[in-house]
Amino acid sequence: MTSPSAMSSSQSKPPVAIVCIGMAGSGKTTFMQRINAHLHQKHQEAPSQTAPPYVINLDPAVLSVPYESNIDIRDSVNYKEVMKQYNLGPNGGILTSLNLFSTKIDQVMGILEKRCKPGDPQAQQASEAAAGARQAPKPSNIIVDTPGQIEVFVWSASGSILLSAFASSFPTVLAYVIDTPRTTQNTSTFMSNMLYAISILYKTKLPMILVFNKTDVKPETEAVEWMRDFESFQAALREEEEREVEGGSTGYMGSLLNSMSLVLEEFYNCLSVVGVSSMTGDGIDKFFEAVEEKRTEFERDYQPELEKRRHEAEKLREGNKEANMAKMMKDMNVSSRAKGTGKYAAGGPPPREEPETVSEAESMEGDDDDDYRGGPDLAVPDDEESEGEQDAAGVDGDAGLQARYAQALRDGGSGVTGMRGVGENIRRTQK
Ligand SMILES: Nc1nc2c(ncn2[C@@H]2O[C@H](COP(=O)(O)OP(=O)(O)OP(=O)(O)O)[C@@H](O)[C@H]2O)c(=O)[nH]1
Repeated sequence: MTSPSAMSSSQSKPPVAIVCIGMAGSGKTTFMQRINAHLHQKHQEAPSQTAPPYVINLDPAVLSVPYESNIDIRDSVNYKEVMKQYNLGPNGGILTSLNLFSTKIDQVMGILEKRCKPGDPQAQQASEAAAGARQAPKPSNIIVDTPGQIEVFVWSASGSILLSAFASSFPTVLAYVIDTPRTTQNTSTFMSNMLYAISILYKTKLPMILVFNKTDVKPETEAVEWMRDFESFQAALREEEEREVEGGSTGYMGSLLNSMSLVLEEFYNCLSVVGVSSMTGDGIDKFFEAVEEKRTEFERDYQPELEKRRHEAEKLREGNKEANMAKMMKDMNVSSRAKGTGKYAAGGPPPREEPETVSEAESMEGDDDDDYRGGPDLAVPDDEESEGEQDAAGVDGDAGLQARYAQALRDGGSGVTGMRGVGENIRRTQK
């Protein structure tokens, strides 16, 4: 039994977000169902220590899922309607549904933080003492199912937004589910799948567990051996060449695979590998041990890197803000010229010279474009500008207006994402 101190320390840890990705048919949904059942069972065995997992379904096209989701993309977006309205095919429909859902990421994260993040232990103890009862524990895992069209999730902007939002609040781990019998059919299929895993690892920059699924059909031992010992992979390759296995590799492909097996050794070392059967439940305990290992790795290696990237993005945003402001100030100068205020107020704009040739006319049009980009929009519209305001602008001059715009820019640019700022703006204006 877990000691109370161990329990409280595990309670103070944030839950690990496990994002299940994998090729269509690799068994993601069955795997999700299995880990969900496993965590529910843990909760039933010790209800005061663990809570059931928080379940998120991000597959908009799935007809039914064999588990209950706390957040389901299908509640927010109607995939079929999206396809119809935007005249899209199935993949475009999934991508657009994910894009639409990702615009709500701040709400999703708000819910997740409220439901899953452990509070301050001291405040919790105080409120438990005041209520005279223990608070219900928070989930130790958030589990996320993704669309079978793996590239739609991993290579899309919305996939990146969703993953980085999870990773900014919780330790986040990718469970890359692999169909073991199919992948170990021959060395080239195996290598293709491994290369895909690498590309995802480098794209997402998140810790990854390779989950060799369907071990009830074929054990993962061969795949693990190929990963851990390149000589055994090369022996399998030679054997294929001798037998000329269908789909196997001969000639230049064989030598490419041979070299790849050496190059990939480094990559394999940074992965955790487990064999599971989502059908029978075999290997699920090992999977959760790997999740805990990856949590430590996330906190040690990935979090500082994420913080660094966030800091750099923040700096870049600040830089952009400055640049935007400089541009806006330039535009305002121009717009005040256009409105007859500012330094040209007395005499009006300088007389425009008539073009004498076509190329001169074109270059003059180009000049206009440069000068007036955004100018009229940024100037206060005539119908909104009251007499008093005009006076104030006259008193403050451009400096007063510029200060107000600068303040607005400063206020508007904060928040985790641009969207949050926009959302707040909308809410404020709709009050
Ligand atoms: N024998 C065996 N079959 C499995 C296992 N896991 C999944 N399957 C089967 O593999 C097929 C695909 O499983 P799904 O869970 O639907 O796979 P998926 O990756 O979610 O599929 P998409 O949603 O289309 O991407 C189903 O017929 C499952 O019954 C397993 O551990 N053992």
